[in-house]
Formats: sequence, structure tokens, C-alpha cells
Amino acid sequence: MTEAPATESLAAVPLAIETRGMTRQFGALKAVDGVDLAIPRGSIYGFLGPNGCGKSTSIRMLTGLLKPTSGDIRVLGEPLKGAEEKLRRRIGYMTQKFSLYENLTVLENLSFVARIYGLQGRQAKDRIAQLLSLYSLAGREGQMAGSMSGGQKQRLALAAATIHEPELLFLDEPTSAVDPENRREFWERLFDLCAMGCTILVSTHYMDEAERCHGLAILERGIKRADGSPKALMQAMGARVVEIGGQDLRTLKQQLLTEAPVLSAAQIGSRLRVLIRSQIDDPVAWLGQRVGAREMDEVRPSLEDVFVTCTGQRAGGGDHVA
Ligand SMILES: Nc1ncnc2c1ncn2[C@@H]1O[C@H](COP(=O)(O)OP(=O)(O)OP(=O)(O)O)[C@@H](O)[C@H]1O
Repeated sequence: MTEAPATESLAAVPLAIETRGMTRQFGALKAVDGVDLAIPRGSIYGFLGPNGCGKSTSIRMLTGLLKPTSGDIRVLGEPLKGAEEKLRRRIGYMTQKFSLYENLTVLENLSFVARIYGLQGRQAKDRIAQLLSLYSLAGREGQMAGSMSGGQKQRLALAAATIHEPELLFLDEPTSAVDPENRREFWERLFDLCAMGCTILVSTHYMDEAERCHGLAILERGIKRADGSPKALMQAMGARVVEIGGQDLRTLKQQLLTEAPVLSAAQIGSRLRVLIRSQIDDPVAWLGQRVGAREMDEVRPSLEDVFVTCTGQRAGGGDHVA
């Protein structure tokens, strides 16, 4: 993975996306609520959050497909409003669901998308050949898209979304239907694209994917709860993490969740991982007074801990105090 540029210290770097107060209401529901973003060009930026937190709605607004109820959006240096059509040639978008034609072949799908972007003749042929090789689809030109595996479909979708060499690529939960090996491989391709200068905005609810991003926003119920590089978010977390060993961790967990400074307690294997508000100076000593003599270690926070601290939710649900 390339070294992450800390999004906080990149004031001078040109921005691919800039929003102020981006909001979208559906009736009474604020699906996206006053979101400010400053996403540097050339970075991979993540939207991390559970289902329904407003990731897709944000992406649809940023691509110009959905009008915001209020707020300002600038994309690739221009105000988005009024420039949606022009900008569409400079951006790529891979939706959550496979959006190509299942009953067309790989080649027919790519030729169709090439035509949409005005690629013709030799130029289209060369670009398609390049993409087939890059995304390990050579030899599958004649295969129906609908008959391919999840990983192959996803590579085809990425090839189609980047056929016109976009400067900015939006990926909405691109790996939800693929296995871990294909996910890893897919992220390698994203870093290749990034190295060629493409800015990537990717939504996910997987912590490990979010951790790969240069910068990310944690979203909850349409609100941006935190923003920064994974490392900076972990360093700035307003809580410390202690792992406790020993017997009867289920009862211990219930006991600790009644204590106000305990933000969450979740069992991981044979240890209980406890998040304690940083107002407690010495969390190990503080816990020792409550749980007695047990094996205890303060450990490095993870992005999941940051997520729990920001939102009060654990990705798997349930192991927190509101
Ligand atoms: N067209 C719409 N009409 C009404 N409500 C909508 C519409 N689109 C989205 N919503 C609502 O807005 C909220 C945010 O949805 P959104 O799809 O942006 O979330 P998400 O984080 O992308 O989650 P998911 O991964 O489940 O799509 C949800 O409560 C959803 O039901």
C-alpha cells in the first residue's frame, strides 16, 4: 500500500471533491445531513458506515445523478450544478448492483460502453484489449456476462467504469459480492488506478477496506461523524482500549456496560475488548478496581474502535451502551 497522505494536512493539494453542507432530504428523512468534504486529488477516500447511513445518496449527488436539497458541491474544480453532463465524461461510477447486460458478452458490453463514451474504431479496440488484459478477462470476450463469477463480473464492471480513463471514480460498495482473495486483488487494481492519478471515492461497511483508504469519512444516519486518515482517526480517538482475559467474560461484559466510562465491550475470541472514555487516566488500574485480578493489557485502537467511539455502534451490532 502507498503511504497515506494525511487528508488533514493537504490544504494546498487540489481537491477532486469539495462540499459544504451537502444535504438530501426524502420527505421528512434527512438521508444526508450537512456533509462537508474536502477530498484531495490522487487519493483513495472512503465512506464508511452501516446500511442506510447515506453513502449511496452522497455518491449519487456527487456524480450529478441526484440533486441535493441544499449545499454546494464542487467536482474536479468546478461547481457541479449546471456542469453535470460535461463532468460525466471525466468521472466513472460503479454502482452497488452489477449494472451491465447479463445477456451480452464481455466484448459486447465493453463495446457498448465504449460507444457511449465516443470511443470508436481502432481507439475503442485498443482500449478494450488493454482492459481485457489488465482485468484478466482476455479469453473471455465471448462469454455472457451473466455466466461469470462474482469476481469476474466485478472486474468487468471496473473495466467498463474506467473505459474512458476517468479522473475521478466512484465505487459504491464494490466488493460486497466477492470473496476475500478477489477483494484483495480488486484493491490492488484500485491502487494501480490511483498511482495513475485517478481519485477514487469508495463506499464500504468493511473496516479492513476502510483501513486501506488514504482518508475516510465515518457516516451515521446521514451525518459525518469523523473525517481523516485511518491513522489520524485512531490517534485522535477519545477512548482507550483494554483487553481482558479470564473466565465468564459474558457476565463481565454485562457488568462493565453499566459503568458510564465504558463505551463498549465486545468479546473477541477469549478476550473482552473494552473501550473506555479517555477521561479515565489509567484505564487498566480503573478496570482492576472493578474486575479484580485478571489478565489485562492496553492495546492499540483499531478503526472499528474509532467507529464505535464515533457512532456508539459496533459493526456487528449490540455490544455497546447508547
Ligand atoms: N429515493 C429514495 N426515497 C426515499 N428514501 C430514500 C431514497 N433513497 C434512499 N433513501 C433512504 O435514505 C437513507 C440512506 O440511504 P442510502 O442508500 O444512501 O444508504 P447507504 O448508506 O448507501 O446504505 P445501503 O448500503 O443500504 O444502500 C435510507 O434510510 C434510505 O431508505
